[in-house]
Amino acid sequence: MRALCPSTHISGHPLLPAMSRKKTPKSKGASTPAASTLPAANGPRPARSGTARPGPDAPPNGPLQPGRPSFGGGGDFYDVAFKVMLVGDSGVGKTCLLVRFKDGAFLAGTFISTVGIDFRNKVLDVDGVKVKLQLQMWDTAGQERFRSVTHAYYRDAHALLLLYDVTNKASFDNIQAWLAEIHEYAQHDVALMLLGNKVDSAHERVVKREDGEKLAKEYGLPFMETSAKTGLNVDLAFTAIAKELKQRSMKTPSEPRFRLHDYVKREGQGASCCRP
Ligand SMILES: Nc1nc2c(ncn2[C@@H]2O[C@H](COP(=O)(O)OP(=O)(O)OP(=O)(O)O)[C@@H](O)[C@H]2O)c(=O)[nH]1
Ligand SMILES: [Mg+2]
Repeated sequence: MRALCPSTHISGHPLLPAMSRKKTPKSKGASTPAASTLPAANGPRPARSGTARPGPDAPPNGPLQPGRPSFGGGGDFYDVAFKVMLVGDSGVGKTCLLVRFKDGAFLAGTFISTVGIDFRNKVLDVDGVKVKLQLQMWDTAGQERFRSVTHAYYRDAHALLLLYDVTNKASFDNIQAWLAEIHEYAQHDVALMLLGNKVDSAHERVVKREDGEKLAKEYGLPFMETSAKTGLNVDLAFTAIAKELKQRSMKTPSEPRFRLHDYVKREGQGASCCRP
C-alpha cells in the first residue's frame, strides 16, 4: 500500500473549483507545474531583518517577501523569504517530500493526489539569517483554465525543485518536458535542482543514479537522490536551496561565493546508507 502524504488542499480557494482528488498518478501533461512570478533567485531582493517592509503599494508578487524584523504576527520570524515550487509528474513524491521536510513525517496510507495547491512554510537558520521558505505546488487536475494560473506562479518562484521517481521511468523521461516548461515560464535565473526521489525502493528502481547525474550534467543542474520515506537528503535539498537564495540576496563582497553544485555533491549521501 502506498503511503499517504497529507495534502493542504484549499477547498474554497477563490481560484479553485470543487475538484475531486485523483488517486492514480497521472502523466506529466495532466500535472501542471506551478509557476512563480518573482524574479527568481537573483531577482528581487528580499528585505533584511530590520529593513523597511514593502508598503501597501508594493507589488503583491514582488521578488521577495518582506522580512519581519523582530516579530511576526503569523508566529514565524524571518529575515528573508523565498518561494520554492516543487514540480514533477504526479506521484513522484512532491507532497511527501514537503511533509517530510516540514514535519519530519512519512505517513502510510493510500496515495491521494494533490488537487489545487499544497503548501508549507518553514524557517531555516542559514548562517545566522532566518530564511523562510514558502514551499508550494500546484495541481490543475488537467483543467486547462488553471494552466494560466500555474504558469503565473512559475514566474513567482525563486527556486524550483524538479522531481522524478527513480521507480518510474516515465517520470524521468518527462523531465525534459518539465524543463522546457520551466524555461518558458520561470524566471531565467531561477534556482533549480533535480531530485530523484524514492531511492529507498531499491528493488523497484528503474532509473539509475548515473542516468540522473548524466541528465543533470547535461542541463547544468545540481542533482541529488532523495527519499521522503527515509528522509535521505531531504533536509539537505531544502537547506542547499535556502543557502543559495540567501547568498544571492544578501551576499557581501567579502563573503565567499556559495556553490550549490559543490555543496550538494559534497554533502549528499548515497542511497545505500539509508535503505530501510
Ligand atoms: N517508497 C517511497 N514512496 C514514496 C516516497 N515519496 C512518496 N512516496 C509515495 O508515492 C506516492 C505519491 O506521493 P505524493 O507525495 O502524494 O506524490 P505527488 O508528487 O505529490 O503527487 P501529486 O499530488 O499527484 O502531484 C504516495 O503513495 C507516497 O507514499 C518515497 O520517498 N519513497
Ligand atoms: Mg501532491
